[in-house]
Amino acid sequence: MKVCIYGAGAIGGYLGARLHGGGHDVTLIARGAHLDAIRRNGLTLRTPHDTRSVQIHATDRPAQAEPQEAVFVTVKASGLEPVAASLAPLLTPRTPVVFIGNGLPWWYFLERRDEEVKIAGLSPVADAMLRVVRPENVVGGVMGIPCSVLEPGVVQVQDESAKMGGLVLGAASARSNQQAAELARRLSESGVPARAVDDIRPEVWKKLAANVGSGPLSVLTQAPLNVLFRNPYCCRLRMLVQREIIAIAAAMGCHIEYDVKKSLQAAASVRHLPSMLQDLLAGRPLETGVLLDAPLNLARHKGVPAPILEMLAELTKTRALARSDQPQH
Ligand SMILES: NC(=O)C1=CN([C@@H]2O[C@H](COP(=O)(O)OP(=O)(O)OC[C@H]3O[C@@H](n4cnc5c(N)ncnc54)[C@H](OP(=O)(O)O)[C@@H]3O)[C@@H](O)[C@H]2O)C=CC1
Ligand SMILES: CC(C)(CO)C(=O)C(=O)O
Repeated sequence: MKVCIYGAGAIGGYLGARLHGGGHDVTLIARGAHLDAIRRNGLTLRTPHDTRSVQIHATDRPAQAEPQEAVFVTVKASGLEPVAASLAPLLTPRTPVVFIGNGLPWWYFLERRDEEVKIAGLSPVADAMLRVVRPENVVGGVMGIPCSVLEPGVVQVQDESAKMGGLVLGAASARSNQQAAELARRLSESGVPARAVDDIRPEVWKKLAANVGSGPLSVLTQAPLNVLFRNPYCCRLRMLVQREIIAIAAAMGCHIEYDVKKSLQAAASVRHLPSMLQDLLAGRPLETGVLLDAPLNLARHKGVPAPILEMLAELTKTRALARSDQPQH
C-alpha cells in the first residue's frame, strides 16, 4: 500500500516505521530538525526490546508526493487547519484519510452538522477538512499506544501491548466501514495492535476519559504516569473527572462502559510522559481546546455538572501560561 503519514512525530513516526517494516511504501511528512535527522540517519524506532533505524522517504512538501492509497494525519490539534489546505495532492476520490488525535475530534459531528460542532469549538477545522476530504473517506483513529520523540529522528514506543487500548479505527461516516477494517488489518499485519469497530464514537469518549484523567494531572505535577498514579489524591481526582466525562458522554447520547479501575491500573504501569506534558516541556501549545474546552462546553450546553473538569482545565491553562510569564529576577 502506498501510504503517507502526515505529521511523522511520536505517533506518526511509530506508525510509519511499523508500516514500512510491514512492506508498505511509506512517505513521511515532517519538518525542521526532525526531518533533517530522518533524512540524514533514517527514522529510528526505540521499543522496550530493541532500537532500529530505517530509511524512509521523508519530505516537508506534500505537493511533491504522489496520490496515496491511504493517508494518516497525526499532527497535534493546532496543526490540523494548516494541514487541510495541503492534503489535496495526496488524495484520490477513494483515498481513506485516518485522523488520529486525542480529544473530541472534528469529525465527531460529521453526520450531524448542527450547533454542537460549534459549541465544541470544532467547526473551523471541520469546515477546512471537508473542503478537501470526502466524508465517506474520513476514518477516525483513537490511539492508546504511548509514544514520544526522544530527539530529532528518534521515536520511542513505551509499550506496544494493547493494554491502553491499542489503535482503534472506525468510519466517521456510516458509508465507509470497510476502509477502516482493511486498514486495521494491514496495521495489525505490520505489528501495530490495531482493530476496527463499527461505532468509533464510544471509543472517543473512553479515550477522552483516559486523557482527561491523566494529561492535566501530569502537567500540574510534571510526573510520568507510573509516578502520578502512586499518589492517592491523583487517583481520586482521575476517578472523579472520569465520572464527569462518562456523564457528558451519556448526555450526548453515548452510553459508554468504562472500567475506571482497569484503566487506572494500565496507566499506572507505564513510565510515560503524557503527550500534554510533552507539549508543556517542549514549549508547544497544549491540546486544551479538544481535550478540555470541548467536553466542558458540551457539559454546559447539556446542563451536566463538571466542576472537576472545569478546575483541571483552568489549572492546566494557568500552568501553560506560566511558561511564558515567569517572574524576571
Ligand atoms: N504521544 C502519544 O503517546 C500519544 C499521542 N496521541 C495524540 O496523537 C496526536 C499526535 O501526537 P504526537 O505524535 O504525540 O505529536 P507530535 O508533536 O510528536 O507529532 C506531530 C508531528 O507533526 C509535525 N507537523 C505538524 N504540522 C506539520 C506540517 N504542516 N508539516 C510537517 N510536519 C508537521 C510536528 O512538527 P513540529 O514538532 O515541528 O510541530 C510533529 O513532528 C495528538 O493529537 C496526540 O494527542 C494519542 C495517543 C498517544
Ligand atoms: C499515553 C496516552 C496513550 C494515554 O494517556 C496518551 O494518549 C497520551 O500520551 O496523550
